[in-house]
Amino acid sequence: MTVTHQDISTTNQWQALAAHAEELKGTHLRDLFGADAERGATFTAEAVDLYVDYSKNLVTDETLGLLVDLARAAGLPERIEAMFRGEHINVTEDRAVLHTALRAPRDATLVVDGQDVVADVHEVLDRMAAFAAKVRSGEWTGHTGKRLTTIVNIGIGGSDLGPKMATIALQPYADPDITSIFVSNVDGDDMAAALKGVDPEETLFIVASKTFTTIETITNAKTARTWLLDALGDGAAVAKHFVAVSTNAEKVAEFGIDTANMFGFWDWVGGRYSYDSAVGLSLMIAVGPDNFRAMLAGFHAMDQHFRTTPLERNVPVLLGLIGVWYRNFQGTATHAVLPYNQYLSRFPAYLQQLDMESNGKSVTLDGAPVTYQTGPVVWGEPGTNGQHAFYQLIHQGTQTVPADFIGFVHPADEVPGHHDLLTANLLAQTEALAFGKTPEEVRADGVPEELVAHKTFAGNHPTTTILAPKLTPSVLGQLVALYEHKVFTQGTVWNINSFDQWGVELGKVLANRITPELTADEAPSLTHDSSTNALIERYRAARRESTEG
Ligand SMILES: O=P(O)(O)OC[C@H]1O[C@](O)(CO)[C@@H](O)[C@@H]1O
Repeated sequence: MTVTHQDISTTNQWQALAAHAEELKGTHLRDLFGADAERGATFTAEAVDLYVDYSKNLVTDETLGLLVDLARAAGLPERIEAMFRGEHINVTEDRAVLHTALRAPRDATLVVDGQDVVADVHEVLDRMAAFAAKVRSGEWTGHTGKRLTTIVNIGIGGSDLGPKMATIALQPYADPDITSIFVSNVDGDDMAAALKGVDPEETLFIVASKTFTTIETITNAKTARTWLLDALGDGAAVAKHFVAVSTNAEKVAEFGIDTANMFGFWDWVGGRYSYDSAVGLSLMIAVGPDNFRAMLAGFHAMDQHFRTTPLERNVPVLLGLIGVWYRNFQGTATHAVLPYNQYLSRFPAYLQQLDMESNGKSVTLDGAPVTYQTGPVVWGEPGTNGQHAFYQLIHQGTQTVPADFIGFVHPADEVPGHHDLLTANLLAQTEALAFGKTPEEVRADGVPEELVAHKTFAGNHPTTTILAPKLTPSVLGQLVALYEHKVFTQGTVWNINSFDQWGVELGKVLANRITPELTADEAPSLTHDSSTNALIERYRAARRESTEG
C-alpha cells in the first residue's frame, strides 16, 4: 500500500508554528504567568480521573491553536477513526492496529477482516480469568500436587516490560501469597538469580512471546524447562508448570507446550501495546481477574476520551502536540517522565519502549526520509530519588528537558508524614523549574557576589503535571492509554509508522551470525570490520584461557 502525503514541514501550518516560535523567543514562563492570572486554572484539562495542568509549558493560546491546526493538517481526526475502525494503518506489515479492542466492553462489536475481534478478545479474557482463578485458589496445582505460588513470566520487550511494570504498580492489589518474577535478559545471570531459592514444585512458568521465535525468550524458556525437569524428573510436569502466551500456536506446540494451555492474541496487537491482552496473564494471576478488568475499563475510558473529545480539549492530543512543539520548534531532544510514586518505578522504562520503538523512525509512511526530528529520548525515575541525582541538569544545565510530573492525591499506604511531603516535593520542583530564582533574589538572600551566578536558577523549564486520585487499576489503565495515544498523535503528525520496529532486526541477524563464531572450536575466519573481528578474537582467547586454566 502506497501512502503519499505532503511533507508536513512544508505546510503553512508548520511554517506558522516556526514563525510563532521566533516571536515567542525570549518569553519566560514568568511573563506568561504574569500576563494571565488565571493561567494555572485555565491551561488545564481533565480526562476521566486525570487532571492535567499544562500551564507550566512554554505555550500560549495561539501556540495551542496553531498546533491543533497542524494536527488537522496531518489528518489526525481521520487517523484516529481509521485506527479505531481497524483499518490497516500499520502499512509496512499490512496490519490493523487494534489495541483499543483489547479493552472494548463485552457488548461492543468490531468486525475486522470478517471477524468480530471484540468477541475473540472476551473469549480469551474469560479463559485467562478461569485459569487465573484456579491458580489463585489452588485448584490448579503443580505436578506433585502443590499449589503454584511463584509465577515466572519469561518474555522480553513488550512481553515483559508491560506486565512487569503493571505488576509492580498494582502490588497493593496483589495476592500476598503469590510471588511474581520476570525473566527477560538472555544473560543467564538473570535466570539464575530469579530461580535462586525458588521451589520447582510450586512454580508456574508463563512463556510470553508474540512471535514465539524471540531468541532470548526461547533460550530462557528452554533453560527453565531443563531446571524444572531436572528437579521433578518427569516430562509430564511441563503440562502443569508451563503455559504460553502467543499468536503462534505452531511454535508453541513445537516447543512442547500443549496449545490447550496457550492464551492467544492477534497480529493486530503490537508487542509494546499488548500487556492488556493475554500478555498480562501473570498480572491477572497476581491481582485477580476483577482488578484486571477494572484496569481494562480505565484503558477504555481513556480510549473513549481520545476518540470523542475535540482536539482542543483532548488530553493525549494536547500532550502529543506540546511534545511536537518542543521537539520540532524548540529543539529539545529528550523527554523526562517523573512519577512521584514508588509503585511506578518501572513506568519510565515501559514508556521508553512504547515511545522510542514506536516513534524512533526516520522515514515517512511512504518511505521518504523525514526532514524534521521525530521521537525524543524518553527517560525518567521516580521522584524524589531523581531530585538527588539528575534534576541538577534539568535546573541548571544547558538544555531544555520537558518533563511530565505524575502525582497522586492518595497513596496506597498512608504512612504518617510521607505523602504530603512527597507531593510538596513534586509541586516545589515544577515551581522551581518554571520560575527559577533571579540573581536579585539570590543577592537578597545575602549570597556573596562570586556565588550569585552559581546559585541563580534561570527557570523557564517546562513541565506538565498529571494529578490522579490514587494509583488504582483503573487509573493505571488510564495513564497507559494516555501515553499510547500521545505517541499515536505524534506519529501521525510526523507521518511515520508508529507500529513497526524494523530497526531491531539488523542486530538480531548479526547476533545469530556472531554466536557460532564465539563458540566454534576452530578459529573462524572473520569477515567483520576490524573492530568487531578484534573483539571476537579477544573474547574467544579469554574464554579459552579461563576454561583451560
Ligand atoms: O513478544 P515477542 O515476539 O517475543 O517480541 C518481543 C519484543 O521484541 C521486539 O519485536 C523487538 O525485537 C519488540 O517489539 C517485542 O515487544
